[in-house]
Amino acid sequence: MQSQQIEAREQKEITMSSKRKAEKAAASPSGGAPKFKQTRLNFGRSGGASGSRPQQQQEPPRQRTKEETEAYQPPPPRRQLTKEENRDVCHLLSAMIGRKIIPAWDGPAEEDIAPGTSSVNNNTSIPSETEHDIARMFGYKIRPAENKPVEEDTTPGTSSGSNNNVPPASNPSNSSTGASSGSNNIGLPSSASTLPTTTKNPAPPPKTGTKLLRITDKVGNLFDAPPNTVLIHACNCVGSWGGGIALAFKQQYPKAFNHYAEFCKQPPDELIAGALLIPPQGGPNTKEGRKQHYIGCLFTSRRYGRARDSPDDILANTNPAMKGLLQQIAEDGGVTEVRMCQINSGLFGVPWTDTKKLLEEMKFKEEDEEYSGFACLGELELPLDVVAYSRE
Ligand SMILES: Nc1ncnc2c1ncn2[C@@H]1O[C@H](COP(=O)(O)OP(=O)(O)OC[C@H]2O[C@H](OP(=O)(O)O)[C@H](O)[C@@H]2O)[C@@H](O)[C@H]1O
Repeated sequence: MQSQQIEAREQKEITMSSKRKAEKAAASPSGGAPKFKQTRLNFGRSGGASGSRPQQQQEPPRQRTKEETEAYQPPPPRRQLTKEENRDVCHLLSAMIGRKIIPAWDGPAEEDIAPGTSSVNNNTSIPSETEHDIARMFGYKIRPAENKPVEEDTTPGTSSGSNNNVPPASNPSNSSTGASSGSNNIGLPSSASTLPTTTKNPAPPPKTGTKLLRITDKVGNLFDAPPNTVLIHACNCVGSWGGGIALAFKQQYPKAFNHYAEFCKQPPDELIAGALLIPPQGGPNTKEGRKQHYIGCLFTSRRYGRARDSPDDILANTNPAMKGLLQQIAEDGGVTEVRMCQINSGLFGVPWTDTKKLLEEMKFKEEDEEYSGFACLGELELPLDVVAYSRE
């Protein structure tokens, strides 16, 4: 009897305890569910509208524990494509759509993208809206292809006496910079132009003896140039744009100067007779960025001032430096015009007539074929027109 009473009391306590638990659970906001229950992901469907499923009460987001916060590693930042990868993508897309394309983030893209707006590309068919759409989808734009015949030199095989004195060209790949391409309305070649699938009438490479430059003198301000013009000047190899036109470059293109100064951390003996093509720098809201000028640096003297190289050495360095720069221009594919100051003629003390003669007599030689850029220059109408500015 006593044991029956005890049993009955225990039973009552169990029932009461379950009831209390149930009441407590009902009062809690989560309805008594386990603390970390899996919640259904809401993809924006509203159960109310379709009436198929009642909306579930949303659980407030769980706070991270201290340990979890400490252990949290943010995802690594997205890597930018390298110049080579970028070029590969260009090649791939070019092959897909059968047109030359270049990255679209520099230059007056809209003008170039709009079909039928190319003023110089009258001889080639105009890319269709769909082709532009495909290029645009991947963040690229179609570069108008222009295949002009190569102008033949009247005296093939000859090269100037001064050219024979110059040392072999320094490896221009040393001085290559990051890629960025703008529009190319005069048909300067891009790397994509080497794709056989994309070039309809590939021009032959320039013949040995073909002159590379045709120079016209002009009085005026070098810096008043349209976007995607390359402005060329002579530089020392110690990272100083301290006087003459170089100082004006430093003031107007401070980011380009930083690029040059960084590049000059290499020993002068490695830089001399080479070149550096600096693509347009600065954001669209900066003076420098709005100009969209390329800067072409020719390393014609190791040092400056009294320690500068002799006039003969400066002249001897100018030829390979210019060839190296032309190669970089050809490889980049975004340059539309080539302008220079009367290089070497001021603080470097070399008469302009001497430098001009040397540059005009510079020819495509057999050994230049090792430069991939000169193969690209084969698509150009050679010699390339260059305007040399002297002060107003
Ligand atoms: N706004 C403008 N528009 C158009 N033409 C302009 C002009 N301003 C000047 N010119 C003309 O441009 C020619 C070149 O004369 P520059 O003396 O400048 O250059 P350069 O090639 O002989 O010498 C290079 C070293 O000069 C610097 O000097 P530092 O670092 O101080 O040593 C560098 O860094 C190098 O090292 C002369 O015909 C000037 O009349």
